[in-house]
Amino acid sequence: MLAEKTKWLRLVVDQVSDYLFVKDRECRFVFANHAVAEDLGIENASDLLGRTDAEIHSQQLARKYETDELEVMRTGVPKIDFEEFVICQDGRRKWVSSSKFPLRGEDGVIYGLFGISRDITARKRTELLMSGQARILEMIATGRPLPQVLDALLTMIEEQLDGVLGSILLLDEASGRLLHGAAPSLPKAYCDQIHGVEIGPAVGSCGTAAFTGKPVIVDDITTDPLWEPYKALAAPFGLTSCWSTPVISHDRKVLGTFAMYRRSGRIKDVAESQLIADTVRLAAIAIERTRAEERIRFLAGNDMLTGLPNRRELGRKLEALLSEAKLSTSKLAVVFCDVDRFKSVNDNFGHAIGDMVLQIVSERIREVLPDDQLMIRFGGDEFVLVITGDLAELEPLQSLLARIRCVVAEPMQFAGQTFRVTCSMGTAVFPRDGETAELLLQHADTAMYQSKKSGRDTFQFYDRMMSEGSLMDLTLLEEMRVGLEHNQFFLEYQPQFELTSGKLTGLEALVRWNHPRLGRVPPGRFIALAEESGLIGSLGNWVLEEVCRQGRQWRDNGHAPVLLAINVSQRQFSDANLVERVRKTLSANGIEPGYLELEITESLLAENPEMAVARLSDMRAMGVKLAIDDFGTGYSSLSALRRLPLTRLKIDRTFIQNVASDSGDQGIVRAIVSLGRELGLTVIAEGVETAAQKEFLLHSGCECGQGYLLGMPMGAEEIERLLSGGLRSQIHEIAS
Ligand SMILES: Nc1nc2c(ncn2[C@@H]2O[C@H](COP(=O)(O)O[C@H]3[C@@H](O)[C@H](n4cnc5c(=O)[nH]c(N)nc54)O[C@@H]3COP(=O)(O)O)[C@@H](O)[C@H]2O)c(=O)[nH]1
Repeated sequence: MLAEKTKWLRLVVDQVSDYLFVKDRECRFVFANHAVAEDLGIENASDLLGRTDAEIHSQQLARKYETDELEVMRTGVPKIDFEEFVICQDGRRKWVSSSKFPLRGEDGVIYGLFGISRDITARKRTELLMSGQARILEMIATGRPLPQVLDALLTMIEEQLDGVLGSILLLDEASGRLLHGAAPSLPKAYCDQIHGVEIGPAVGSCGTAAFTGKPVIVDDITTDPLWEPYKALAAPFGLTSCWSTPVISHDRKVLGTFAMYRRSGRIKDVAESQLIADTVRLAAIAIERTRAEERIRFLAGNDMLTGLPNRRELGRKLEALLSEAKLSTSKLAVVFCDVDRFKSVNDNFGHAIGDMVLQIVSERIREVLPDDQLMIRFGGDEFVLVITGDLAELEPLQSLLARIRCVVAEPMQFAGQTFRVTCSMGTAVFPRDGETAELLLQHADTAMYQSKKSGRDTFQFYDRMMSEGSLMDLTLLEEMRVGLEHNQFFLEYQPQFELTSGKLTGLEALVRWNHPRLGRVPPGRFIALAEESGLIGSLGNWVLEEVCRQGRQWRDNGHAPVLLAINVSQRQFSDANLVERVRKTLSANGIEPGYLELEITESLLAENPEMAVARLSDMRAMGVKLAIDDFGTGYSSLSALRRLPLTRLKIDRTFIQNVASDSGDQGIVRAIVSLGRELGLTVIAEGVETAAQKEFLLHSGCECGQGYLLGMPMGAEEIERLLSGGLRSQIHEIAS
């Protein structure tokens, strides 16, 4: 009966999943249920009887159990619900909540203890994971270095998963290689060997996972084909399996891999997949945060568009290079480089294209510049180069600048369009042109400005005279602004005549400046400056309005309408609002568009033919007349001219100057006249000063003329007299 009871009792306790055990005073098993035996890899629980923990577990673990249990038996006080762990036979760590009670006989003597332990691994893991994650997140938030964070992350994983050796590799996107990130428990020699491995479709677990963006599970490195070329690397370190999971960024880019290596066979554990997911998420946060910080640091000192050091860096770097140059008594050159007419690229093609142009320009310059030379994006379309060593000597420096000029000017293509930009450069050399960074920059800028003034697409070396000139220019510019506000500008009108009949065909408006101190300043002195500074916009608007106002007044005074010609500069022409402004001004003054002629130069057409055709077509559609000024000085091809809706060609006065005697000029003038005829355009000669010139023009078939012989530029009142016929006879006399 007792045997029967014992059998039933045995069946019951073996069904219980908690550990149930009894030990004697020497901590030897007297009883253990099946759950205890199973986790220890012992088939029959009775085989445990008589054994101590020291015979089953590691010394350290056995000592811990023994200490606790002896304490319970010595004091007679039970130890209830405390946490400890067991290492199972398959290597798993099992967390248990244990209670150990003294076993007292009826005589009150303690004969041993009874223990019961409940599996709390899942809860414990969650707790450990949460506190571990909080610790890692705190490390990330407080900006601890990435290797430290990743190390801590892997240590946390290794504590959770016994037998696992963690590794994090970082993907270098540019090279497609995996670099060492952290691996606190893997042998350094192994890490060194896999550092820099190129990712691919069959490159072990990590190289493949990074390449495919998918987890790769290799349970047996020795037989898996992915490891065939690499298994010899793992063998000396006893690594037998490797599970690798890609670390993915928030925008689905592979940042690296998280791998779990083992040295012995593994048991699948459901908790692992959650742990892996949490680990790669934390690793991604840490890596992304670090990269974002690196990027912020980079951007603080570098320009985002070109990647070049930015203006903030210039002062520090230039000072350092200057100190070196002073110590070694070597030369140093500061080069200011500015893209010509960049504003019109932006205005006409948009900022996206403008950005691309700047990127290409900076790449081209960087390519011809040796690596040890400094290039800075100074801002907008300006770059500063600091050239040191032998390259700062005159000849090598000149050939470097010539090379830069050439590479920048090479055509570039976007979206089926071909662009060509040029740059203007100015150079100041230490010590000749200045001994401080500030002065060298200032003088290089002055020299660059001089390059612009001398026609752009060139380079100039600083000359002391330039500073004086630019100081004067700055003063003049400011005075021009004031002059515009204080009505110091006025217009003169130069008549244009039909050469055969002497009939007045038009009036060219020419702006004049009555400077309070300098007297009359010629436009040749201030138009280029106004153009360079952008002030031409306001000045040009004023001219347009004044011409229309005056034209209206003449008509109101009873004169027949006359063609009014105005000069339109490059910058004005690039203004997208020009067409609308012209339309409004004409309409406000009641002038028909056919009585306004815009004179534009050939160079303006060559610069940006697409924009020129579009803008001219809009003007022409409105009815405004269009003349090419200074014709013959540019390179307009016949085919280019055909595309333009022009009405008149104005032969440049340099061809007229010697036309009476120079057969070369005669040939050119005849060619222009027949070209005009071919294109159906009126031809007018400017700068007609002598009767002989006029005679030649008449015989060549040139219809119209303008020049001192025919009529000087004159004020509105004089023109009124001309329109009334008072001056007419005088002019006609000279003209005929
Ligand atoms: N964008 C604007 N440019 C303008 C405006 N007003 C003038 N200008 C340009 O300035 C340049 C110099 O002009 P200016 O000193 O007025 O000279 C003009 C005439 O006086 C001069 N001219 C006329 N006849 C003769 C001559 O027989 N001989 C001789 N040596 N010079 C002569 O030519 C100038 C007009 O040239 P053009 O415009 O090419 O017809 C000049 O480039 C002007 O265009 C303005 O409002 N806006």
